[in-house]
Amino acid sequence: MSLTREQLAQQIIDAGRFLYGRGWSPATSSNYSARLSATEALLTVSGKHKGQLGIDDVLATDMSGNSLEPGKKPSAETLLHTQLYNWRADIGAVLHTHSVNATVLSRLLQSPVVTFEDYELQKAFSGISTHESKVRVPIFDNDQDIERLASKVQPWLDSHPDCVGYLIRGHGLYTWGPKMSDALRQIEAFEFLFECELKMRALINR
Ligand SMILES: CSC[C@@H](O)[C@@H](O)C(=O)COP(=O)(O)O
Ligand SMILES: [Zn+2]
Repeated sequence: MSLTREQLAQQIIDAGRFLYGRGWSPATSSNYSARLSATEALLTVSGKHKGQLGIDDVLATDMSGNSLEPGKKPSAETLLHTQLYNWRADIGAVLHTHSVNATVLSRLLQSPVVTFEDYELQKAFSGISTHESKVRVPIFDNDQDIERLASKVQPWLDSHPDCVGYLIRGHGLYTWGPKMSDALRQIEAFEFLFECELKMRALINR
């Protein structure tokens, strides 16, 4: 049974409180969304503190990222959400966060991809059933031109239909899932892996 707009808005508000509480969505950073229907998404408005979202701090957009609610300004990164809903029909929620570990790891690595392997926690990602699998996470250079950034992301998505998330260098993480709870689980798993990688690299380089 599909959820109402009010229920999806409440999930977005609750996600913001949780992610802000964990330190992964500081200040007005981050944006969150849920699929309303095949043709519409519910997104956070731009510039709000994500730990203090209210019921009016979300708006509906079409799947091209156009606001359907005049007077409300959609997230500056709306296109990165609608791109994902257009990419895969099974995606029901998208979360973007700005954690310290995502920011530091993506700046530390010069490579275009970070690969996680031999971590049991990889199994928290959809489609992964063993630590022996490789989870490849692309790192795209940051860009204030979101349309141009989306055009860099699209070829990766097209050639990696099982992609579970991506990093934007010095900026943050995007991940998703069929439900908000799936996207939240993947955020937690990514944060665990980012922290492990940073600790491993610090110890190896001592
Ligand atoms: C506080 S700077 C972060 C923004 O530039 C952006 O990256 C972000 O995540 C939030 O933008 P928003 O327009 O509120 O959705
Ligand atoms: Zn951002």
